[in-house]
Amino acid sequence: MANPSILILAGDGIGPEVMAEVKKIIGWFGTKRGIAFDVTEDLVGGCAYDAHGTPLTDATMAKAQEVDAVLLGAVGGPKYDVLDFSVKPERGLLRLRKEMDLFSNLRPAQCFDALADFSSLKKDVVAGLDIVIVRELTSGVYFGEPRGIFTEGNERVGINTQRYTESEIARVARSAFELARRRNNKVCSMEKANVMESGILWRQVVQEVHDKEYPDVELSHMYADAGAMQLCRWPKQFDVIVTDNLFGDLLSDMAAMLTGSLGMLPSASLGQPMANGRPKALYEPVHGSAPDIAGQGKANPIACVLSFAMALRYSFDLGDEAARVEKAVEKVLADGVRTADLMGPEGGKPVTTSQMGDAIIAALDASL
Ligand SMILES: NC(=O)C1=CN([C@@H]2O[C@H](COP(=O)(O)OP(=O)(O)OC[C@H]3O[C@@H](n4cnc5c(N)ncnc54)[C@H](O)[C@@H]3O)[C@@H](O)[C@H]2O)C=CC1
Ligand SMILES: CC(C)CC(=O)C(=O)O
Ligand SMILES: [Mg+2]
Repeated sequence: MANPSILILAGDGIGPEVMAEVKKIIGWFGTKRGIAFDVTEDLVGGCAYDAHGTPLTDATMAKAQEVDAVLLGAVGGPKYDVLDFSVKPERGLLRLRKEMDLFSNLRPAQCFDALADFSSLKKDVVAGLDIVIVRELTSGVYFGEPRGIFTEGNERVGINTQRYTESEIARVARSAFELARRRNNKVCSMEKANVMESGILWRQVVQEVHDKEYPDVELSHMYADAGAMQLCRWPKQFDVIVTDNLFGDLLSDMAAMLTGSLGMLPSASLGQPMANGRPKALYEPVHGSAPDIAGQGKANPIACVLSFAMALRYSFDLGDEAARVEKAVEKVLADGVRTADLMGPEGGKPVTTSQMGDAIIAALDASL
């Protein structure tokens, strides 16, 4: 039987730096666990634009559709800010998400014990935190039409459209309820039903799906602005949060800080089941290309490593191996290994991206 296939799209900025550490772990699984993957690599984002004049070629798109899982680093950077939006690096990622139909983006925010003291929130607020934000990923204001910058009279107007169909809301709601059943049976849905029609429909559909199909799950609704406040005030009141594309983007960056750093948050973007029964999937850290630290060996690779752990769990049915990677990360943090983002100004000497990867490999070795 063929090995499971992975397409690596490391992208721009710190993307290739954090992905290099995941490649070490993929190699480790081949040599130490006898679990081999067929890995191919390609370009996405600014590097694809530089090579091909587009942030994602049709050939790369086709490869992404064929593999068992895509691993992505990050896209974008100031060099590309001058480009028309149609060819911006971020557009390559949006195309992948849309054409692979990755409607359910799981963004777990877990505070490792060793980092509970480091968070900018009080220790008792974040210690033991383990929540998942389920972000709708293929619709909403990042995709709605009309969009663009137009001229009206003698001035320009920038337009984006928040648009959600009933079926788009229902399917992401189902994925949140299914996840809740595997966790603590509790979902909070966030929108702005007080000021947006799409929010009113969101609340109605989530409630309908709940009442018809998941009455056993505890469901609450919150306006997303109040939800942001509650997420900072007492995040442990939540378990699964389901929300739209834009609010999910903002709330998950915020949730990252509950865990200590944006460099800690992984994600899995899941679509419909493929022939092998596993969902079509792309795994990526929640963070971006971090141009301010790119090329300096400062990036924290843990978000990317934990995204690979999610791939082991969701795409390769290797839940025990995923837990092995997560425990290795837990161990290195408990041992005090820290990249710069996990240290305050008074902290000691941080490790480099590559040293953090090596420490995780050593912890994996120790797990055998
Ligand atoms: N999925 C993706 O590819 C995403 C791409 N972007 C793009 O990335 C570029 C930069 O965006 P920003 O707003 O600066 O967001 P960013 O997430 O790249 O960085 C925000 C801050 O967090 C820090 N940071 C991020 N990841 C880190 C890591 N692994 N280790 C240590 N520190 C880390 C950065 O140094 C920076 O100070 C933009 O072009 C943006 O569009 C932004 C978010 C997601
Ligand atoms: C397309 C990305 C640049 C948007 C983003 O920030 C994210 O998906 O987290
Ligand atoms: Mg974001």
